[in-house]
Amino acid sequence: MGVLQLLKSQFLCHLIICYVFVVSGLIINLLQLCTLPLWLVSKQLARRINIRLAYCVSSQMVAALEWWSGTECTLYTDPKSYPLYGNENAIVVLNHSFEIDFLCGWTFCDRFGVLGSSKVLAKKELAYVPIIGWMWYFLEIVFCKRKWEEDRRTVAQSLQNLRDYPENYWFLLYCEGTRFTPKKHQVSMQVAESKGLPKLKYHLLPRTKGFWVTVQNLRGTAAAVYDSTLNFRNNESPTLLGILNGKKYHADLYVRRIPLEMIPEDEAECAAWLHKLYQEKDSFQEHYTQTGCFPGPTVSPPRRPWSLINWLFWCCLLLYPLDNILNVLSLTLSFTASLGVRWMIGQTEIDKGSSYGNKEVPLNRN
Ligand SMILES: CC/C=C\C/C=C\C/C=C\C/C=C\C/C=C\C/C=C\CCC(=O)SCCNC(=O)CCNC(=O)[C@H](O)C(C)(C)COP(=O)(O)OP(=O)(O)OC[C@H]1O[C@@H](n2cnc3c(N)ncnc32)[C@H](O)[C@@H]1OP(=O)(O)O
Ligand SMILES: CCCCCCCCCCCCCCCCCC(=O)OC[C@@H](O)COP(=O)(O)O
Repeated sequence: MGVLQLLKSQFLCHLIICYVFVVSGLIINLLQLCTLPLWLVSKQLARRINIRLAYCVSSQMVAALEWWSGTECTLYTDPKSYPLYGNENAIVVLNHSFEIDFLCGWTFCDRFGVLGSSKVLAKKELAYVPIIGWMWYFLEIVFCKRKWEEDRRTVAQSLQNLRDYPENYWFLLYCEGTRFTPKKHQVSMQVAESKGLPKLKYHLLPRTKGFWVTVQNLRGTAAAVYDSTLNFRNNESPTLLGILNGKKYHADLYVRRIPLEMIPEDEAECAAWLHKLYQEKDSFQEHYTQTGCFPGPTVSPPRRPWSLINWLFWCCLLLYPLDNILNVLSLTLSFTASLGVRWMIGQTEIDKGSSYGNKEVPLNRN
């Protein structure tokens, strides 16, 4: 183990990183709160400010992935689509199998300049996670209870609000609705069987309602669906704790750009289209397992310095008083921040995931 790698695994380093993340995050949350009156005067200006404030938080995690752990992210995509990435609104459909899949998504957002503005259809529970969840409120992230009777109205309304959003964004949808576990896979394949759908090996059966409502409400606003399939080399199982320990991973993302006009408007046809898409995604994962790569040419969009510069800025700002005082209070604060971050990391761990999708369903449906 090299000296640098040894340093990255030290508890004191983690304590400092967590301290900077928590204190800067809370400062940003406070600044976001201060923008509330501005929404009444100029909504678009308030949105633009919040995009930049949010960047200060999420880019710290991107910096940890790219600069601290040195994780490499390779993009497999059609070179003709490449110039459009970051220059249009898009709906991103991504597999939900890894604890850091959202962070790899963020990395690509940063590389294409849409990190501050990007959105997701997230479970309501995440809205209460300090810093990230609170920040999302000001970013107009769309939350769902995963109860269609309630979601159909609220999700559609939140999506309508995004129609006049002032900057380009990617709207992320994990159509599987929950993270992959063998038990959830088994249950969802029972559902597939009862619906006469082919079995999937690497994905849960996609939930189609959220996709349909998103496409319907963002038609005319989003130009395309980016069908994205993520995997890691050498059977890596990446975690946020691994990133914090400076462990380097190798992510491969296969993206196909599908113009929105190609997606059927009718709900049943749209659902069938999504099921077919997941069968294709499954075949790409099979190809990856067999060959170690996705089909098609690769590009590695370079990591940008901004996430690192932002991180260094907050480190300087918040560690200076720490250096001056270095008293019991600062250490207690760091320790509390570290415990808080450990709890937040718990939200990303598959073992601690929800029971959504675990419940057996009757098999006699057609
Ligand atoms: C160039 C680079 C390109 C790309 C870069 C990549 C990415 C970057 C992009 C953006 C990044 C931005 C932000 C990322 C940051 C952080 C993200 C972090 C976390 C958020 C993640 C989450 O919270 S995921 C959970 C929430 N989201 C969802 O659930 C979405 C999917 N779900 C749906 O769409 C649902 O339909 C619903 C939520 C709208 C409603 O759920 P509900 O359960 O009420 O209804 P369903 O329709 O799903 O259920 C009833 C029908 O489903 C059938 N059923 C029953 N059991 C199952 C089962 N186990 N599996 C599948 N289907 C099942 C049932 O039979 C019913 O069927 P019907 O025929 O009647 O429909
Ligand atoms: C700068 C360095 C930073 C140090 C580390 C900071 C750690 C901060 C942790 C922030 C946590 C943010 C959580 C947002 C993303 C959670 C993604 C996720 O995967 O959610 C799960 C849902 O999709 C489905 O839930 P399940 O039904 O599977 O249950």
